[in-house]
Amino acid sequence: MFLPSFDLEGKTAIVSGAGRGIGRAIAIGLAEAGANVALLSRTEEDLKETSSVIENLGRKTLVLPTDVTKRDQVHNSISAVSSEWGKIDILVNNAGMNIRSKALEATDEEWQTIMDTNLKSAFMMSQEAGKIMKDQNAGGKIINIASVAGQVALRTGVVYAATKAALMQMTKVLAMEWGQYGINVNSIGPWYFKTPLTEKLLADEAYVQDILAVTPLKRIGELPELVGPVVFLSSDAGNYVTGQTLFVDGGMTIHGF
Ligand SMILES: NC(=O)C1=CN([C@@H]2O[C@H](COP(=O)(O)OP(=O)(O)OC[C@H]3O[C@@H](n4cnc5c(N)ncnc54)[C@H](O)[C@@H]3O)[C@@H](O)[C@H]2O)C=CC1
Ligand SMILES: C[C@H](O)[C@@H]1OC(=O)[C@H](O)[C@@H]1O
Repeated sequence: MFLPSFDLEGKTAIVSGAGRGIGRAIAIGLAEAGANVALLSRTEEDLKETSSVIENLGRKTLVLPTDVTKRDQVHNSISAVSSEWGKIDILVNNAGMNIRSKALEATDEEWQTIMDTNLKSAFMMSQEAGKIMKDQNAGGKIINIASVAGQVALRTGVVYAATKAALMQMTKVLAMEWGQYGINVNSIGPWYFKTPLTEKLLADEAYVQDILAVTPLKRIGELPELVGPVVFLSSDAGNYVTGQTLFVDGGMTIHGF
C-alpha cells in the first residue's frame, strides 16, 4: 500500500482564532476529515457558531474562550482539552492580526500587540500542547499559520512581516528539538484569502489587480484550498514532513521578473 491515510477519525485538534476566517475554515475542515476540535478565540459567540457547524457533522467540540496572548488562559484551555479528551493530536496556531503601519509610524504599542498575538501566542500554545504531546500521547502535529509576508517584502507592515518570519524560524527549531518526541512542526504560508482581516483590502479592485499581477495563478485563493494542506500536514500522509513552510500562495513567492 502506498497511499497513507488523510483520515483524522479519532484525532483531537485545537485551533486558535477558530471564530472566523481561516481559523473557522480550518476547524471545520479538520472536523470534516474526522477530528474532534477544540475552538479557541476571545469571542464566545463566534466560537459557538463554528461549534454548531462542526457538531452538525457529528463531531465533538470544546468552546474555550481564550486570549491566546495570556499564558494563564492558554494553560487553562489546553489543560481543559487534555482533561476532557485525554490527548492532543493536532495544534493549529492560527490566531493573528495586523496593523498596517508604515515603518516610521509604527508605535511601541502596535509592535507589542502584533508580536504578542502572532508570535508569542504560538510559542506559548506550542509549549503547553507540546508538553502533552511529548508526555501523554507520544507525538503530534503542530501547524503554524504564517504568511508570504514572512518570506517576501510586502506593503502590509514591517512588524507583521517580522512576526511571520520569526514564526517560520520557530517552526524549524521546534521541529528539530521535538522530532525525537514524534512531534511534527510545520507552517503554512498563505497569500491573500478573503476573510474579515482582508475583506476591506480585497474590496478595492485596484488592490486586487496589484495582487493578481504578482500571482501566477491569477486569482485569489479559496479557503478550502488552504484547508487541504492543513489536513495533509495534520494526517499520517504528512508524517515525514517537519520544519517546513508550505506556501499556499498561487505561486506568488516564486514570481520573478
Ligand atoms: N486572510 C489572509 O489573507 C491571510 C491571513 N494570514 C494569517 O492567517 C491567520 C488568520 O487570519 P484571518 O482568518 O484572515 O484573520 P481574522 O481577523 O479573520 O481572524 C483572526 C482570528 O484570530 C482571533 N484572535 C485575534 N487575536 C486573538 C487573541 N489575542 N486571542 C485569541 N484569538 C485571537 C480573532 O478573534 C479571529 O477569530 C492570521 O495568523 C493571519 O496572519 C496569513 C496570510 C494571509
Ligand atoms: C498576505 C498577508 O499576510 C495579508 O496581508 C494583509 O494585509 C493582511 O494583514 C494579511 O495578513
